[in-house]
Amino acid sequence: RKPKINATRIGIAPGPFCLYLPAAKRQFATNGHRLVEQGYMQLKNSNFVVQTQDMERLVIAPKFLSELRMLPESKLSHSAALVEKNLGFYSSVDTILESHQHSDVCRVQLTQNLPHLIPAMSDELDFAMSQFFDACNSEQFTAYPTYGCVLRPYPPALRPLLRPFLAPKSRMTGILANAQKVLIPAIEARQISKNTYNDLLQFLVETYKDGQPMPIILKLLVLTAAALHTSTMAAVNALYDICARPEYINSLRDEAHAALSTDGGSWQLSTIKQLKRLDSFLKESLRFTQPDTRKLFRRFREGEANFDSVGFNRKVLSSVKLSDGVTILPTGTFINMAAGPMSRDPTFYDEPNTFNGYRFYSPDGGAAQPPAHDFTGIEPGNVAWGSGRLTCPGRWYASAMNKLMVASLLVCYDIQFPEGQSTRPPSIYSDGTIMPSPTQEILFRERPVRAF
Ligand code: HEM
Repeated sequence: RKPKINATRIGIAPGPFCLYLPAAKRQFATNGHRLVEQGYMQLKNSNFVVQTQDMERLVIAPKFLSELRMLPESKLSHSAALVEKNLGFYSSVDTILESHQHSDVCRVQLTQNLPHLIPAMSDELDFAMSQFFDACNSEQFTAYPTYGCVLRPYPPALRPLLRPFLAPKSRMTGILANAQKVLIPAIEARQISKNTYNDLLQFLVETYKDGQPMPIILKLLVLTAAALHTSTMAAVNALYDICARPEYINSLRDEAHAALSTDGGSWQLSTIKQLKRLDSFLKESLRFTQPDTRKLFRRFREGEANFDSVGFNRKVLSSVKLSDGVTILPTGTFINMAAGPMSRDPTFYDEPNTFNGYRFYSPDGGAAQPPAHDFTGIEPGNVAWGSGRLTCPGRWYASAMNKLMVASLLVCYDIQFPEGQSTRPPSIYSDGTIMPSPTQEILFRERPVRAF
């Protein structure tokens, strides 16, 4: 049964017998980000309700974040919200309800192994760049598409009926069968082998005691969904921001050269840690476009990846009374924070509508800088990585990977938008989500190889 939520509604109400539900959903589909913005501006210190495409959501006022972020999973559940949101039963995302293994291997093994992983990631990146940019030369710029994506084609009510008829590649069973074909032999080999590998599959095999391959495969797929699209979108946005603000390029490139010089020209974790300006630039870029996993797990099912104007997705599993003494969040309520509007609120950031790539950079080398000001840090107003107990456990890996990628591109290539373009392409807004343009091209020109 739908919980009764007592808060101001923004946008069309579903009305008696849900007569206006389709209209409310349509409104959110086309104008969701504006509704969230409107609710936040009008009622910043109060909660408000919006009808999204899938469910009614209570958007919580920022003043309550500190008391909600540390509540246990038994009261406010991120996993339950994701599973319900993403039809976990069909998509197998419900694997995340079994344990926190998927999260723990990121927080512990993946992060601890970063010093060993970076050189391998750098080799992989060199190989990928040589393949992808094969036509690129030092004489002239060559255009490459920055990003591509597929849109989800079927309405929710029809999905169970259509599932058996969808093209095999888009069927979960087909995807799982392919994954099994590739991964079962790899998992079995690793279970008996004495060799250890430094990768997520190995971390999952080592920490999963039961030994059955299927739960490991599902968790690896969930992690792939959580990791790839968030990081890709953050990198695409950063590249757009760099091309739109070429005045940052030399300073970011000089920083990368200086860091590489101290490490003999090869990328190590220590090299990446020196990229303080890039750290700030990536954080500012993320502030301007707030991603979150609410939709990302859908990619696991159907192929969509977006950024959202709301974040901190939780399902209330046991009713919560807020500190104002009157507001009760009933069991079953889906709650969110207004991530996008919060990130541009002058309460949290000076001149929030100005892009300041070095907003979080402290020239004294960062000694005086609070850790919250790092790319992976969580300062008030920032829910881009989530908040509290379930803050993204892959953020140190994501940070290292994106810095490696952006810095390597700047070292190896001159980059710019196509001739005549000086601003970012408009993002795409749909169903409260924000996606960087999937069609924008960027021009690349090889830079002379530098000796370190
Ligand atoms: C720029 C890149 C990324 C962004 C912006 C991002 C953002 C987020 C956000 C907002 C959440 C929800 C946290 C909450 O609501 O408190 C989350 C959860 C999660 N992220 Fe990330 N993420 C990124 C990259 C990654 C990567 C690279 C990995 C894995 C290698 C990863 C693994 C996860 C997992 C496993 C969860 C679920 C945690 C749980 O439910 O316990 N993420 N991420």
